[in-house]
Amino acid sequence: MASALTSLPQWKSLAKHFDAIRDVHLRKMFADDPSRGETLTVEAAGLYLDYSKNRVTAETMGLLVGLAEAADVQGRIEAMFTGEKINLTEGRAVLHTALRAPKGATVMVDGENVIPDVHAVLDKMAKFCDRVRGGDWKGHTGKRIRNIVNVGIGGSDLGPVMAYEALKHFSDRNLTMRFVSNVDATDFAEATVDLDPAETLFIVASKTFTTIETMTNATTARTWLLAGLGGDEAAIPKHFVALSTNAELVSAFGIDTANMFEFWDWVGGRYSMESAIGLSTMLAIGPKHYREMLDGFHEMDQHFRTAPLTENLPVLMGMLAVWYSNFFGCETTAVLPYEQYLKRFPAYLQQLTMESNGKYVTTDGDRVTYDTGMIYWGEPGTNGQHSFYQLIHQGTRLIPCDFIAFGKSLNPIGDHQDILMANVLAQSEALAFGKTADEVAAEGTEAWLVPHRAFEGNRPSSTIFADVMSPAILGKLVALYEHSVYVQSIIWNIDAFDQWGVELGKVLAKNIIPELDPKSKSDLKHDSSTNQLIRRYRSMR
Ligand SMILES: O=P(O)(O)OC[C@H]1O[C@](O)(CO)[C@@H](O)[C@@H]1O
Repeated sequence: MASALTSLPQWKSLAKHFDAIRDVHLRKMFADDPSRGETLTVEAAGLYLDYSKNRVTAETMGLLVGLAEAADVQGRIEAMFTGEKINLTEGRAVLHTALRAPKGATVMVDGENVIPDVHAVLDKMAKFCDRVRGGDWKGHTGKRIRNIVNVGIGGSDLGPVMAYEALKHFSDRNLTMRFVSNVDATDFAEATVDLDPAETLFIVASKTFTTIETMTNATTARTWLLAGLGGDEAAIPKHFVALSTNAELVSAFGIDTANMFEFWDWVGGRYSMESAIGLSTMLAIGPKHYREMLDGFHEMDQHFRTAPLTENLPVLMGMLAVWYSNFFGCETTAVLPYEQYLKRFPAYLQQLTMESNGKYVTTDGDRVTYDTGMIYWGEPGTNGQHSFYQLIHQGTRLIPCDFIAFGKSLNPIGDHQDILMANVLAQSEALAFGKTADEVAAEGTEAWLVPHRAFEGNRPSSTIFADVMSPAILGKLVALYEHSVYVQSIIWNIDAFDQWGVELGKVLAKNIIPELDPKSKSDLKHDSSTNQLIRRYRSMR
C-alpha cells in the first residue's frame, strides 16, 4: 500500500527530478552554474551554511521546500513551540525550546505558563554554582569541592560530556569534571581513582531516576563516599545533588529534595542538555556563559520559527537529509567537526538523531514504506582523514558529509588554524570534484595505476562555518541539529520524541540478572543460544 507521503504530488515530482539528476556530476553542476558556490548558501544566527557541494540544483531545493510545505512543516514547527502534545505516543508536549526562552516569554502547557518555573530552576542552579565555584559550598569535612562527578547515561550524560568538552576553554580549571555513565564498574573506578571523597560532589542525573545504570553507579558512589568519609550518613546531602523530574524517587534514594534541580516531562532526555541536566556544564563554565549558551539556542529557535523555509537552516538541512535518505538511498551521514573542542559532538548527535528518527512506524501506527533516520557518525578532522575518509572518497557507498569549521581558533598557535582550514576546504573540494583518470595519467602515472589513483568525486557535503567556538555558537549548533531532526520526522510522519525501541532490552536484562547467579535453580527458558551463553557466563564468573 502506498503511503500518504509517497503519494504526494510533491514526492512524485521529486522522484521524477531525481531520475533526471541522479547521475549529474557536481563538476557539471558547477560548470553549468558557476555562481552556485555563492547562491546555494544561507547565513543565519551567526552560522553560514554552504550547501552548494550537494547533489542538488536550485530546482531540487525548490521541490524539497515544496514537499516541506505539503507536509505542513511550518504548522508543525508552530505546534512544537506552542506546546501541542506532538510526542503522541507519550502524550507529551515537546518544549526544549522553552528552556532557553528569555524571562519575559510565555509558553503555556496545560493552561500554565512554564517560563517562570524554567527561570526559577535556572536561578537556583546559578546560586548553587556560585557557591560551589566560590568555595562556599563545603563538603562534610569542611573542605571545598574540587571534583564534580556527573552520574547519568544517554541524554543525562552525552549532552553534559559534549558541552563540557566543547566549552572547556571557558571552564574553571580548578574544578575536575568527570562523567560516569556505563554500568561497567570500570567507568566508575577510573573516574574516581584519583579523587578525594572529601572534595567530591556527585551529580546524579536521571530524568526518570529509574535507569539501572545510573542507579547502580549512584549507589556505588554513595558507598565509595561513605567509605572515604568514615561512614557518616550526614555527609550525603553535602556531596550529592540530583537532576530529575522524579522528586519521590530522588528522596527515596536519600538525596534531600532541596538539593534537587527539577525539569519536566516535556523535556526529552536527548533534548535536555540545557535543562537542569546542564548543571555540570554550568558548574564548569559559570552561569554567565551558560546564559550565553541558552541565548545562542534561542537565536536559532527564533530563526527556525520565523525564517521562510527557503532560507531556514534547519529546514534546508533536514530536507537534504530526506533527499539523501529517500532518493539516493544513503544510509549514513558523517559529521566532521574541524574543531577539537567538538570532539564529542558526533557521539552526542548519534543519540539525538538516531534515538529520535530510528522509527519504522508512522504516527498513525502503520509500517513506513520508505527509509527513515540515517546513521550519524563522525570524528573530528583532521584525525578522520587518516582513518576512514578513504572509504568516503573511494568506497562504493555514498556518504553525505557535514563539515563544521571555524574562522578562528581559541588556541591560536603558529599556523595550525590555516593548516586545519586548508584541510577542511581540500576535503570537500576533493570529495566533490575528485580527479579524473585523464588528470592522473597526465601526471605520468603508469596506466595500470591510474584507476587506483583516480577519484570519481561527486561525493556530497555541506560546510558550516562559524566565527569562533563559544557558548552561544554551541547552543546554535545543537539547536540547528535538533530542529533538522524534527523536520525530517515531520516529513516521515514519525514521532521523533519517543524511544520505545530501547525498552525491550531493558526488560530482558532485568529478567536475566537473577539467572546469572551460578546457584540459581530457575529453569532457563530462553532460546538455546541465550541459555547456553548464560550457562557459560555462570561458569566463567
Ligand atoms: O535520564 P534517564 O531517565 O536516566 O534516562 C537516560 C536515557 O535513557 C533513555 O531513556 C533510553 O534508554 C534515553 O532516552 C535517556 O536519555
